[in-house]
Amino acid sequence: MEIFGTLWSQFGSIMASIMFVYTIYERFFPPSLRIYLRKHTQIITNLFYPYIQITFPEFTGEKLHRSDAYASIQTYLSENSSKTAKRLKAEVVKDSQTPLVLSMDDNEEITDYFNGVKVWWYSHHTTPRTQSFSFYPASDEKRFLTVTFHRRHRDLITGTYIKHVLDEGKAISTRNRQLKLYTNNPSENWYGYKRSKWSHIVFEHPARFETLAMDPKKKEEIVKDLVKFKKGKEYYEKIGKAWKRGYLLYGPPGTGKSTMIAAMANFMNYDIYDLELTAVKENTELRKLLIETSGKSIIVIEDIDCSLDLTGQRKKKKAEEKEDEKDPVKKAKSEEEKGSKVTLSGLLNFIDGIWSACGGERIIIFTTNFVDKLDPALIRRGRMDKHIELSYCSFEAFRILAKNYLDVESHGLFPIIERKLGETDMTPADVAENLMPKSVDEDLDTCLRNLVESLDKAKEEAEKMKKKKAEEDEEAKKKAEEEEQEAKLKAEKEKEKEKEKEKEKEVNSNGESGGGVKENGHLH
Ligand SMILES: Nc1ncnc2c1ncn2[C@@H]1O[C@H](COP(=O)(O)OP(=O)(O)OP(=O)(O)O)[C@@H](O)[C@H]1O
Ligand SMILES: [Mg+2]
Repeated sequence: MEIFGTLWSQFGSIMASIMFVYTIYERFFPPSLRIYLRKHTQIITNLFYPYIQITFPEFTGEKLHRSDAYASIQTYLSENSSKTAKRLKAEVVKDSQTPLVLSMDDNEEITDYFNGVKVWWYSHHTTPRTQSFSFYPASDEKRFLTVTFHRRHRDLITGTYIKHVLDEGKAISTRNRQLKLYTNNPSENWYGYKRSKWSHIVFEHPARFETLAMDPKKKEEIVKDLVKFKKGKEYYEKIGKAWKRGYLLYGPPGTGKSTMIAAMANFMNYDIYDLELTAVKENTELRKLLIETSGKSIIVIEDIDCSLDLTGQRKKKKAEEKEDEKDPVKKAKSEEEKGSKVTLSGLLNFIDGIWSACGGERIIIFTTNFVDKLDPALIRRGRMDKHIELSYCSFEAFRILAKNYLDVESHGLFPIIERKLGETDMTPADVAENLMPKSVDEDLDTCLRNLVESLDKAKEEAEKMKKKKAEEDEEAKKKAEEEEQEAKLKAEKEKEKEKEKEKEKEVNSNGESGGGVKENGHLH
C-alpha cells in the first residue's frame, strides 16, 4: 500500500510539472516561435519515430463524394474488428444473413497482420470548433481511418496490403450486399440533422428474369446486354465512354416494366435509385442527387412522360389553370408542378453530361406508356441505348406465367389459349391475375378455364369497343360533313347577302345621281 502511495504522489508531481511547463510554453512563447519549435521537434521525432501513417478520409472532393476506399476498408475492418476491438458499433440489419453488423467505434484501434507484418488501424473524427451547443452531430464532422506501420514495411503495405484490404472489403460487401431501394427526399430535408438526399429501404423483390413473362429471345438479348455491360469496364475505358447504359422501357400498363427493373436489379446485384422528378426543384438539385448515387446502381425515372414538361403537358392553358383553381387537389398538384423547374436540357445533362460520368457502372432506365409523346432528344440512341418494348401477353409469355403460377408446362387447353391470345390483347398482369387460384378449391383446370373465359370476355369487350368506336367515328364524320355543309350554306348565304347589298348600293348611288340631274333639271 505504501508503494502505491509513493507511486501515486510521484505521478501527481510529474503531471503537475507537465502542466507547469505547458502553461509557461503557452503563455510566454509567441505563436510564431511555437510553430518554429513544433516544426523542428517534429523533424527530430521523425528521425527516431520509425512508423508511417496513411489516412483515408470518408469524403473526398470537398465532401461531394463518399470515398469508396473508406467504405471498403470499413467493411474489411468490420470483419476483423469484431474479434479484436474492445469497443464496437452495432447495427441491426433486418432480414440479413448477418443481422448484427459490428464495426469499430470512433477512437478505437485494432491490429491486423499481413504476411507476418503487424499494422494498426485507428478510426477517428474531427469536430469543427463551434460555439453553439447542439444535441445532433455537427454536419461537417469529418471521419478518418488511419493505418500505422513500420517504415521498413513501406513497400509491402503501400504496394500489396492496401490493395488486399480494398479488394477484400469490396468482395465482402458484394457477398453480404443487401440491395437497397432509394428514393429522393425533397430538398427541404437535405440539410440539418436528417441531412440526406436519398432515403432507402432494403430492396426485396422476388422478380427474376426466369419468371419474367416475355419473348424468350428478347429476354436472352437483354440478359446478354446486361452481362456485357457488367464486364465492360475495360471496354468502356478503351472506347473512351463513361461506364453507363440507358434503357427505355415502354408499353401499356401492366406489361412488366417495373417488374423488369426489379429483375434487372436482382440479376446485376445493383441498388435502385427511384428518382421522383416532381420532387426535384431545379437542374442543380438533379445534379446533386446524381452525385450522391453510388456505382453499381440503377437510376429509374418511371412514367417519364408524366414527370416533366418534356411533352408539353406542363404547359397548361390558361383555361385549364383556372379550372384547377376551383379544385383544391388539382390546385395543390399544379402548385407542386410549378415548383419544379427541371428542364429537358437539365435532364439530358443528368443522363450524359460530364457529371454523369462520375462513379461509373450505372444504368439509367426510363419507363413510359406513351413512347411517341417523348422528345426524340431524350431517347435517341446513345442516351437511351436500348429501347425495349413490353407488350401484350404472347403465347410464349403465357407459358412462363403458367409455369410460375401453376407449375404446368403443357395442357389440353394450351392450344385454345394460344389461338385466343393471338386474337386478343391481354396484358401479362391480367393473364397472371386469371391464373392465380382464387380459393383452395380452384385446381389447374379451373384456373386455365378462367383464363379462357376472360379471354373470350376480353375479345367480346374489344369487339364492342371497336364497334362503338366505329360508330362514334361514323357519327363524328357525319357531324363533320353536316357542319361543313352548313358552313358552306352559310358562306353562300353571306355571299348572296353581300351581293344584294352591293346591288342596293349601286341602285342607291344611281338613284342619287339621277335625282341630282332631276334636281338640277328642276333647278334650271
Ligand atoms: N411480363 C411480366 N412477367 C411477369 N409478371 C408480370 C409481367 N407483366 C406484369 N406482370 C405482373 O403484373 C403486375 C404489374 O406489372 P408491372 O407493375 O411490372 O407493370 P408496368 O408495365 O410497370 O405497369 P405500369 O405502366 O402501370 O407501371 C406485376 O406485379 C406482375 O406480377
Ligand atoms: Mg410500372
